[in-house]
Amino acid sequence: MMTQSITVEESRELDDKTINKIGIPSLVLMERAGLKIYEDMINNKDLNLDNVLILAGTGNNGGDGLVVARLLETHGYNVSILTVGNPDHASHDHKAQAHICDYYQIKKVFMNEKFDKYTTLVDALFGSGLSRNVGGDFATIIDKANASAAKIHAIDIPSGLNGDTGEVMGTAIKAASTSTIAYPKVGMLKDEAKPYTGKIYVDDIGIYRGNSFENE
Ligand SMILES: NC(=O)C1=CN([C@@H]2O[C@H](COP(=O)(O)OP(=O)(O)OC[C@H]3O[C@@H](n4cnc5c(N)ncnc54)[C@H](O)[C@@H]3O)[C@@H](O)[C@H]2O)[C@H](O)CC1
Ligand SMILES: [K+]
Repeated sequence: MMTQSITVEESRELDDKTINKIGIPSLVLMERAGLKIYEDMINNKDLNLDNVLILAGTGNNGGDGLVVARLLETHGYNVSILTVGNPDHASHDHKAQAHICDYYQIKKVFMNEKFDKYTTLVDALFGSGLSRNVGGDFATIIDKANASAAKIHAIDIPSGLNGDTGEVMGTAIKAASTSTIAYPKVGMLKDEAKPYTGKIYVDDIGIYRGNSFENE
């Protein structure tokens, strides 16, 4: 169990080192992340997966969410996707995952969607890429998610939470649980972050401080 925590900047540096120096392709990391998040969810007895909605941004956090959508779909769960932001501006890996979701014809819904018919929402809006206060459609979706009857499972960092300080950047997802990638981000472990992170799962996807799990 990796109990250490890292800053958002270090998290992005470790991603970059793993991909560009060690050579594990980013899509491989995204598939591993998606599989771990899916497993966290199906093993979390507090989550009712009868009807799941993925709230996806257009970066790689959203890409993780699309992998989860496909894994839920291929295992017979009811799952839909709400993408926030312009898909034309999506990251390379996000586009690759959106193409796969299109193959499976996973249902797409839009900004006017009502959330109360869903039992679980997956927060894949943004993670380590959060760079400013949340506004516009993202704030609308976050507030609607928090107001719904559904439980929320967040990917990497609850969207809107500053991963370094634990502060809310305008508004933030209040998750029942969070699957964080590689290591918890320092801000997530602060007392004031607890209402936003909920129960934290730490997912080992092959990204390490040193060059191996042991040598952290
Ligand atoms: N890099 C990897 O190989 C892996 C990354 N993982 C996951 O990817 C995210 C980080 O992805 P990234 O694309 O860098 O950023 P985000 O998806 O967090 O953000 C997307 C995008 O959102 C924009 N943005 C930032 N702040 C705001 C805001 N306040 N309002 C609106 N839009 C905003 C900005 O343009 C960002 O680029 C990481 O968290 C992991 O979930 C994989 O899990 C592992 C491999
Ligand atoms: K998130």
